[in-house]
Amino acid sequence: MAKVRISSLAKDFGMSSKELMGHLAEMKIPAKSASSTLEDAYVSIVKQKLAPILEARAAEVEAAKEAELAAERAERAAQAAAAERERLAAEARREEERRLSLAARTAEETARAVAAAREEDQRRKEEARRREEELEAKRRAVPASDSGSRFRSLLDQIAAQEEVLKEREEAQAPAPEPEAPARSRSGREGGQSRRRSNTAPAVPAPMDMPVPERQPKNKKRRGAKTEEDHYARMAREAEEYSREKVLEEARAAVEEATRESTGRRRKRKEKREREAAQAQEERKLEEAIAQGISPEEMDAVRVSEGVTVQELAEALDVSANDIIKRLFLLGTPLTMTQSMSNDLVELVADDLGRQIKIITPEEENTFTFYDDPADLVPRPPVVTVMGHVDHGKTSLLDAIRHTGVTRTEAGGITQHIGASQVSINDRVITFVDTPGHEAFTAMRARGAKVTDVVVLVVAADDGVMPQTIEAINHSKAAEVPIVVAVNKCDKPEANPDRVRQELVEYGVIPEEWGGQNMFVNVSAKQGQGIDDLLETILLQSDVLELKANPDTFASGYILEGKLDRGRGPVATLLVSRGTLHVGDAIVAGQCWGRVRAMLNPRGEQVEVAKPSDPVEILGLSAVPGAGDEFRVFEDDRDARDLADERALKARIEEQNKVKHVTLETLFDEMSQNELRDLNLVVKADVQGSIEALADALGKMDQSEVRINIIHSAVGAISETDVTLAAASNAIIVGFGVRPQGKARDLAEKEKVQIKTYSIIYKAIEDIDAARIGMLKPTEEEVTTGSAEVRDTFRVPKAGLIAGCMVTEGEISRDDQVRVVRDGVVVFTGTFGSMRRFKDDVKSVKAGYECGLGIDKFQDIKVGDILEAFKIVEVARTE
Ligand SMILES: Nc1nc2c(ncn2[C@@H]2O[C@H](COP(=O)(O)OP(=O)(O)OP(=O)(O)O)[C@@H](O)[C@H]2O)c(=O)[nH]1
Repeated sequence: MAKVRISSLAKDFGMSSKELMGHLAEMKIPAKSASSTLEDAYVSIVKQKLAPILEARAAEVEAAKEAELAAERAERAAQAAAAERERLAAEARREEERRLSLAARTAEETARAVAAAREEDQRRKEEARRREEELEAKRRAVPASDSGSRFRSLLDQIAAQEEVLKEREEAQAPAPEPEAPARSRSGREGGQSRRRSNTAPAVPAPMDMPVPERQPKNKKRRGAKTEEDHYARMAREAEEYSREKVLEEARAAVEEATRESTGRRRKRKEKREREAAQAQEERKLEEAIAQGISPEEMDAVRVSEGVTVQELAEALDVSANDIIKRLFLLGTPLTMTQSMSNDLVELVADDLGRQIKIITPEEENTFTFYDDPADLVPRPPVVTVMGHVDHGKTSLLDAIRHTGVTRTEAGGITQHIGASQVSINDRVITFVDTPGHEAFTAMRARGAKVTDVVVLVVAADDGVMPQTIEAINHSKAAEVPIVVAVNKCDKPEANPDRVRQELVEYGVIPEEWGGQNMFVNVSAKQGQGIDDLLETILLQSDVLELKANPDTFASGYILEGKLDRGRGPVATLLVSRGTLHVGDAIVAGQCWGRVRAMLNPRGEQVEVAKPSDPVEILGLSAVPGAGDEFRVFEDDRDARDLADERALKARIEEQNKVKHVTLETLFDEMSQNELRDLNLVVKADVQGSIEALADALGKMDQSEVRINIIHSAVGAISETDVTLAAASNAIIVGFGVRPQGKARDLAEKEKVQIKTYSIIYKAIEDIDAARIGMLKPTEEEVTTGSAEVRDTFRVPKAGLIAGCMVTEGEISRDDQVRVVRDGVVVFTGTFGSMRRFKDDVKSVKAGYECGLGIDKFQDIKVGDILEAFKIVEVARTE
C-alpha cells in the first residue's frame, strides 16, 4: 500500500509540517514526526477533512495573487496618471510662459507706441506753436485793410494742413487704448463706447503704464474703421481665450481644493471607522476574556451539542438541503431531524467557511450573572480537603467539625449533609465534606467552581504520594490556593520537614521558606493544630477577599443529590450568590421545584441560606447531579419551562445519537439511494489476510456500491481506527484481532460497527451479502447425540452396518455424522440407514441400541464413536 511522507504531504497542502502534524493529532491519526509516513487511506481522509482549509488556503493564495495583480494595475494606472498630470502641467507651464511672453511683448509694444504717440504729440505741439508764431509775425507785417481776407485764406491753409497731419497720424499709429476689459464687455454701453472698447488691447496694460491719450474719433474714415474691426476682433478673441484659460484654471484649482478637502474628509472618516472597529475589537476581547473563550469564538455561530440538521441550517442561515448535500458528500447521509455529531457539525461549518461554537450541555446550563461591586459583601470561604488515600482526610474533617460544633454550641453533629460549617473567631468556614479529588475534579469538569481554598492533607509519616501530586495539579489547574495540613504529626516516625522538602519539588513552597503556601502541622487523631489550621484558612481567604451579593435571587451549585425514601429527592446545595428562601422556585440541571424545606449542616430547619452556606433542600422534582448549577426564578413556570426544555433536549440527544452505517442497514441505505460507498477499515493479525480481502473485494461487482478500504494495517483495533471509521462512516473489519478496551467503548459511543472474523471468506461473504442486501444468518453446528460402535455386520444391499449404543442425546436419521476413531475424525457424511431391530426409525435416544449405516463409508470399526450433528441457521447478532 502506498505511503506518503508527512513533510511532502504538508508541502502539497501548502502548509508547514508542524501545522499538518497538528491537524493529524486532532484527527487522532498517529504521526511521530514530519518524516513519518501516512497510509493512502489516511491521506484521503486527511484530504477530505482538510478540504475546507485547503480550499480556503487556495482561495487565499488566489486572492493574494489577484490583490497583487490589482496592486500592479493600480500602480501602473497611478504612474500613467502621474505622467499625464506631468504632461498637462508641462503644457500648462508652456502655455503660461507663452501667455506671459505675449503679455510682455504686448506691453512692450504698447509702451513703444505710447512713447511714439507722445513724441508725435510733442512734435505737433511744437509745430503748432511754431506756426502760431509765424502767423503772428505775418499778421503783424500785413496792412489792416486786406488783412481780413488774406488771414482767412491762411487759416484755411492751416486747417487743411492740420487735417493732413491728423490723417497721417491715424494711419501711422493705431495706438491701442488701454481700457479695462470689464468695461469693454459691458453690453449696456452705446455703439460709440462699444467701438471705443473694440480698440482695447489684447492684454491690459500694466498698472503703472501711462495711459495713452484717446485717439480722436473720425466717423468719416471708413477704411480705417474696417481695419479697426479686424484688430478689435483679434483682441477680443485673444482676451476671451485668456479669460477662458483663467476660468479653466480657476475651476481646476477649485476642483483640486475640493478634492483635497474630500480626501481629508474621507481620511477623517476612515480614521473614525478604524477607531470604532478597534474599540469594538477591544470590547469583544474583553467579553471573550470574561467568558473565558477566544475572540474568534465570539464571532462564531453557537449551536447546542447534538444539533439536528434542520437546526444547524437555521443557525447558519442556509437551506437544510445544502447541509444534507454536504453531509452526503462527506459520506454521512442524515435526514433533517437527525442530530449531528460535533465532528460533523464542525466539518459542515468548515465546508461553508463558517465559524461555529458547539455549546456543551454544561455550558448551556451555566448562567452568567453580573453584580455591582457596591452590592458585594464578604462571604465565608469554601474549602475542599484533598490528599492521598489514608493520609487522614476524613479524620481531619471529623476533627474540624468536632471543633466547630463544640465551639459554637452543644448538641453535636446530628446530620451530615455533604458539607459543614465551622465557626472560629466569630467567622465561618464552609467545608465541602466529600473528600478526595474525584469530587473536586468532577465538579470542575461540570464547570462548578465552588472551592476557594484546598486543604492538602499529607501524612507526615508517609510524605508526598501519587494522589498528593494529583491533588496539587488539580488545585493549580483550578487556580485554587493550597493550605497544607501535615497530618499524623503525633506519630513517632512523623517528619513534617521532609514533607515540606518534598512538596517544594512540586511547587508547593512553605511561606517560611519564601513561598506562597501556608503549612500547618496537625494531628487529626489527637485534635492538635486544628485551630491553627482554621485560622490559617481564614488568613488565606482574607488574601482572596471573597465577596458576594446576598440581595438577589440565589444561585449556586449542587454538592450532592440523593433519593430519600421518605422525603423524595434531596439535594445539598451551596449558595454562591444571593439568598435562598424556603418557597423559592428553583431549577437545578433538569430538575425543578419549590424549596419545601431547608436544613443547615446541623440538621436544623432554616428559612434562608446566604452566600457560601450549604443547605439541604427538599422539593425538587427529581434528583439533580453533583456539580449541576442551580438558580432561583421569580416565577415557578419559568423554572419548570427551563427544566422541561433541558430534559427534552437531553432525551432528543440520546435518541438522535449519530447513526452510522452497519452491514445490516447497508442494503436499506442503498435502496434509499443514500449510500454509494462502503468504507472499510481493515485490521488483521497478518498482512496476508488484508491482501486476500483486498483481492477478493476487488473482484466483487461494484456497480451498485463501491467498496473502499480506507485504512488497513496489522494490529489490534485501536481508538484511532474507530475515530477514523466514525469520521468516514466506515465499518471496521478485523481478522484474528480484537478491539482494545477503549476502542470498543468508543465504537459503542460513536455507533461504529466492528465486525471480527477468524476466516476470511466469512468476511467476504458478509460484505458481499450486505452488498446485495442479504445478510445470511450464521450456520452453526449443533451436536445432537453420539453412539458407540459395539459390533459390525454386513447386510446385503445395505452394506456394512454398525451395531451401536446411543450414549448421548438423540440421533436422527437426517443428521450428519462424524466417525471418530481414537480422537481423530476419519470420516464425515450422512446416515445411510437407521434401524431398531428390523424397523427403520427416524431417531434413537440415548440408552437405546440401534443399527446404523453410513453412506459411502464401509470402514466402520468396533470402538468408533459416531457423532451426530446438525447444521442450523442462527439469526445473526452481530
Ligand atoms: N496517628 C494518626 N493516625 C491518623 C491521623 N489521622 C488519621 N489517622 C489514621 O489514618 C487512617 C486513615 O485515615 P482516614 O481519615 O480514613 O484517611 P482518608 O484520607 O480519609 O482515607 P480515604 O478516605 O481512604 O482516602 C485511619 O486509620 C486514621 O485513624 C493522625 O493524625 N494520627
